[in-house]
Amino acid sequence: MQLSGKVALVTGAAQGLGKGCAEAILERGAKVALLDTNESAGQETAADFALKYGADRCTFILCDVTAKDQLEGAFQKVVDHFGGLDLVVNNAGILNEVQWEKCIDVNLVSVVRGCHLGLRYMGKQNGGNGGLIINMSSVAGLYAFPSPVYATTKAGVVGLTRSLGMDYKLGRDCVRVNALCPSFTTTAILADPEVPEDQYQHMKDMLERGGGLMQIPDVVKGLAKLLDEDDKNGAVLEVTVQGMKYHGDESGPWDRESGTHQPNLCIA
Ligand SMILES: NC(=O)C1=CN([C@@H]2O[C@H](COP(=O)(O)OP(=O)(O)OC[C@H]3O[C@@H](n4cnc5c(N)ncnc54)[C@H](O)[C@@H]3O)[C@@H](O)[C@H]2O)C=CC1
Ligand SMILES: CCCCC/C=C\C=C\C(=O)C/C=C\C/C=C\CCCC(=O)O
Repeated sequence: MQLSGKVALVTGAAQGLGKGCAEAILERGAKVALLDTNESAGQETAADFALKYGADRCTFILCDVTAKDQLEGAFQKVVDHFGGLDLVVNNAGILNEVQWEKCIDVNLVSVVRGCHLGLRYMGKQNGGNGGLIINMSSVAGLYAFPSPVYATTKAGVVGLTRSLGMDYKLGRDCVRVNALCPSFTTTAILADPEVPEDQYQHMKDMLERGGGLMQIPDVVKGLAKLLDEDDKNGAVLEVTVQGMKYHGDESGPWDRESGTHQPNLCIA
C-alpha cells in the first residue's frame, strides 16, 4: 500500500508495538491518529512524532477501545481531522487472565468493532476509498499458550481476519484485512501480566525454548511486509525470532477433493 498522503488510525499507540507501528506508518508518509487510554504517554508520543514528522501529520485521541461510543467517536474525529481514512491498525491489547472478561473486551470485542468501523468508513459501498485493516493477534492465537483466555482472544482475531478477508466481499468494499502474529517482544505487556504463577513460569520456559525475545523493530518488519504486499487479504503473518511465515494455506473441506485451494488474493 502506498502510504504517502494517506490517513491511518492505530489503537494502543501510546507505547510499545502500537507506537512502533505508528512511527513506521509516519515514515512512509501517512498522517496518523494515535488512540490510547494512557493520556500522558499518548500526548508525549504525539509530541515526539510532531517534532519528527510535522504537527499536521499526527494527533492523539484519548479513547478506551472497549467503550463503543468512544471508539465510534474517535473514528469520526479522525475523518473530520484528516479528511479521510485509509488504514486501521487494531493493536490495543492486554494480558489479564484474572479480569478475563476485560481481556476479551479489549482484545477481541473491540477488534471486531474496529473492523466494522474500518469497513464503515473505508468501504467503497459506503462512499469510502477502500483501504487496509491490520489486526494485532499473537503467536498465542496460533498455538497452545498457557494463558487460555488471552490465547482465545488472539485465535478469535485470526478467525475474524481470515473471514473478513474473504474475497467474495472485496469487490464490494475494497477493504483488505490481515493479521500480524508476533511472539514475545520487549514491551510493557511482559512486565506484569496478571496471570497465575504456573502460567507465568510456563511462559518463561516457552520464551527460552522459542529462542528469546524480539524487539519492536522486528515486529515492525512484519507490519512493513503486510503494508508492501498488496495481494494479501485474510492473511495471517507469524513473526518470531526464527523469521516470518504466513499461516492458513491448507485447503478447507470444500476445496480438498479438487485440490483447488483458493488463496485470498486481492483483486481490487
Ligand atoms: N509484546 C508481546 O510480546 C506481544 C504483544 N502482542 C500484542 O501486541 C499488542 C500491543 O501490545 P504491547 O505493545 O506489547 O503492549 P503495551 O502494554 O506496551 O501496549 C499496549 C497499549 O494498549 C493500550 N491499551 C490497553 N487497553 C486499552 C484500551 N482499552 N483502549 C485503548 N488503549 C488500550 C495501553 O495503554 C498501551 O499503550 C497487544 O494486542 C498484544 O496482545 C502480540 C504478541 C506478542
Ligand atoms: C516471560 C514473560 C511472559 C509474559 C507474557 C506477556 C505477554 C505475552 C503476549 C503474547 O502475545 C505472547 C506471544 C507469544 C507467545 C506464544 C508462543 C510462544 C512461542 C515461542 C516462540 O517460538 O517464539
